[in-house]
Parts: sequence; C-alpha cells; structure tokens
Amino acid sequence: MSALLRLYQYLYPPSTPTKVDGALRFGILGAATIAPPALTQPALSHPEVIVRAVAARNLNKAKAFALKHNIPHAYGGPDGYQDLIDDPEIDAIYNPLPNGLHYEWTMKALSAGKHVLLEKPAATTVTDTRAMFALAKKKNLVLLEAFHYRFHPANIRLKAILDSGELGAVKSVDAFFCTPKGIHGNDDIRFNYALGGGALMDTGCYSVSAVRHFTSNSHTHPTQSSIASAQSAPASPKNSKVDESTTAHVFLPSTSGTPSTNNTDASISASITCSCSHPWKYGIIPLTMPRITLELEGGRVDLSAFVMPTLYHSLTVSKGKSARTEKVYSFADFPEGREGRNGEAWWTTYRYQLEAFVDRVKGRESSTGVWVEEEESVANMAWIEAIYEKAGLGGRLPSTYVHHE
Ligand SMILES: NC(=O)C1=CN([C@@H]2O[C@H](COP(=O)(O)OP(=O)(O)OC[C@H]3O[C@@H](n4cnc5c(N)ncnc54)[C@H](OP(=O)(O)O)[C@@H]3O)[C@@H](O)[C@H]2O)C=CC1
Ligand SMILES: O=C1OC[C@@H](O)[C@H](O)[C@H]1O
Repeated sequence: MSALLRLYQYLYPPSTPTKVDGALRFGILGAATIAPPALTQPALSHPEVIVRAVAARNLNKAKAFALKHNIPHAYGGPDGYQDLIDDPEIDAIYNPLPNGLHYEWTMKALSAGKHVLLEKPAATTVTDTRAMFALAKKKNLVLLEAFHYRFHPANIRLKAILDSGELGAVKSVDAFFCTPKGIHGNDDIRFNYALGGGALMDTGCYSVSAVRHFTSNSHTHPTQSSIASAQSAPASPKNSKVDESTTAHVFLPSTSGTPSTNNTDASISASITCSCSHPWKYGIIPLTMPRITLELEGGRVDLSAFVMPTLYHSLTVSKGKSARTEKVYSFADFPEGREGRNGEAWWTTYRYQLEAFVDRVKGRESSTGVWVEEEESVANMAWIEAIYEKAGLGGRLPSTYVHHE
C-alpha cells in the first residue's frame, strides 16, 4: 500500500462503524490543534469511542470546533472546562491543554471519576506526575500519558528486534526530533515558561522516552553522573528559561532496571536532540523528521519517522555489509503475522493508542500488547528535570494548583 493510499484512508477511513452500546464517551479540554488528529479522527473508525463534547475558554470557539468535528456538545466560558468534566454523560477526558495545565485539569477530571488520556509530557514535575497517578490508582481509573508512538507496530517491531538478541547488546543510541523554525509563532505555548514550554518538554520528551524504552531503561531514573552534558539555547533573552533547542548526552545502564552509578564501559551512551525552531537547510528543506539509531555489538538499527511512522518509515537492520529494510505499518507486516492483534496500515499512532486506551478502560488485554506505565511517565519526567538542571535552565515550574480530595 502506498503512502498516498494510507493518507487517503486516514482522511476517509474505509470503515466508520456504528457505535456500540457502552462506547466510551470522551470530552475534550480545549479546542487544541492536536485534538483532531489525536482523537476526533481516530474515533471515527473506533466502534467503542464517541466524542461527546468539547470545552473551550470561549464558547464560540468551542461551538465552531464542535461543528467542524461533528461533536454534539460544546461548553465554554470560565466554567467550561469544569462543566465538561462534570457532564455525567462523559466517561473519559482527553487533556491536550498546555503542559503547565496538565496537572490541574487531570486531577480535576480524575476527581470527578473520569478516565484521562493525557497529552505528553505528563506534567512539569516528577511530584505532580506521581500525584496524578496516585489519584488515578485510588479512584481505579485509567490514566495514560499519550506517548502514541509506542503503540505503532513499527516501534513495537523495533523493540522486538532489539529484544531478540539478533544484534547483541545496545552500545549507543541517538534520537532526534525537531520542528522547523517558524512553524510555531512566538506566542505559541511551546515558548511560554509559565505554561510549561520548551523544546525538551515538547519534541524532546519523545526522544527521552525512546532512548529509555529502546534500551530497556523505561523505569530507570537518572543519577548524578548519568547526564554527561546538556546544552540548551534559550528562545530569547526575555524567554531565557525556555529552550528553543536542547542537546543532551546521557548514560543509561546496559541492563534493564539497574540504575547507573557511574559512566562505566557497561553504560549505553545516548544522545538526544530536540528543537522547536530548527533551521531549514538552504532555507527551504526542513531537516526535522524524527529518527532513532541504535548501535549494537553486532550491527545497527535505524528507524526513520519513529514518532509519525504511518505515512512512510523505514526500519533498517545492518550487519556488517548486509542490510535489510522492513516496513511495518500494521501487525500483519510482522514476520510472524498479526496473531490476533488489531490494526490497519492506515491507522495512525493515535489510532493504535486509542485502541489500547479503550481496551484498558474495558478491562481487556491490549490488542497492541503495549502500555505506558506510571513508572515510565514518572521516570521520563525525572530525566527531563535532570537534563534541564544540567543545561543550567533549572526545572520547570510546578503547578500552583492545590488539590483537595
Ligand atoms: N501527541 C502529539 O502528537 C502532540 C501533542 N501535543 C501536546 O498537546 C498539548 C497541546 O498542544 P497543541 O494542540 O499544539 O496546543 P494548542 O495551543 O493548539 O492548544 C492548547 C489548548 O489549551 C487551551 N488553553 C487553556 N489555557 C491556555 C492558556 N493559558 N494559553 C494557551 N492555551 C490555553 C486552549 O484552549 P481553548 O480552546 O480553551 O482556548 C488551546 O486550545 C501540549 O501538551 C502538547 O505537548 C502537541 C502537538 C502534538
Ligand atoms: O508532540 C508533538 O509532536 C509533533 C510536534 O510537531 C509538536 O511540536 C509536538 O508537540
């Protein structure tokens, strides 16, 4: 299937099934740019998902968004977000608010008994991240940090290749994800410190997540010696705590789950590059596509477009002079076949993620076999905090919201 056909089928899903009884009814907090690709579009092809309402600070904005995306209810005004959360016909909240508001509104949603699909990065601090998961646990609710890339078969296949031992132990990893200069305006949430902005928070959180996941260090926290170096370029002198770009070189233990105590030969060397304002090559070519490369004892693996593999990606395994390239758009592309796993080649990372989220809420085993656990979200935040400290920018502002349960 070609990239064009996948794009067409993404835009016009070949099946838009009738919603079943007991479908999960979502409410969206904010008429955010990411909400259509991450939720309303994937919901079209999911028989168990209904997007019931959207809330925006301005009611007219909410109504326009609702009309455009075929959402039956809109909330607005100063109480709009809370009204949406309190709607008894809503079971789950999608939270794509600015990072600095993730904690407050996730706590409020959980408090009201709603499951939460929470945009990345989970919050601005480790403490706030832990508190959200503690409340979810207490309330027996599902809370997922939306690291959508993890649910796509291309990334699942990459992890399977690494875990198979075919190439031996990982020696180093390099993860890159940037957005081109000018894509985000100066008033974008990404350049706002009070709202949890910064490149490491934005695209960098994927690279931090990916280097940890693919080296089997999902639960590993940083130690004093694990960040070898980190440099951040502030967005502007006025905006000196917001990084326009960050590069970091870190060490991860070569065995899963054992925190690194020093940068020994046994450590995996990882490099992370992110930017919200990456220069265009020759002024016209945006060299910003996400990519991850792992060097192992017996070869090398490259996955292009690891954050957005649906339209096109390339998973290349090189051993000495030989190389093979795999394309893994659905589980049917796995060498062993799909083995009862759901998915179509045109499904985006968000669609696979939605499948897993619904499975989890319904108490079913995930058909993607993937989940982003609480401890992974907490550890990711810890690495982000530690890299910012090393780069001299200090941590992000904790939320000022005080939750009373
Ligand atoms: N999973 C993914 O691929 C992506 C995830 N993201 C994540 O999603 C979140 C939103 O990103 P994005 O959609 O690009 O951002 P937008 O700026 O488009 O949306 C943010 C929403 O937050 C609301 N909001 C509430 N308070 C404020 C405030 N004080 N200032 C600005 N906005 C406010 C606005 O809602 P209202 O409509 O009420 O005015 C707005 O719609 C971030 O956490 C980001 O990291 C972003 C892009 C891709
Ligand atoms: O999560 C994201 O993915 C896509 C990027 O363009 C965006 O800046 C980031 O928020």
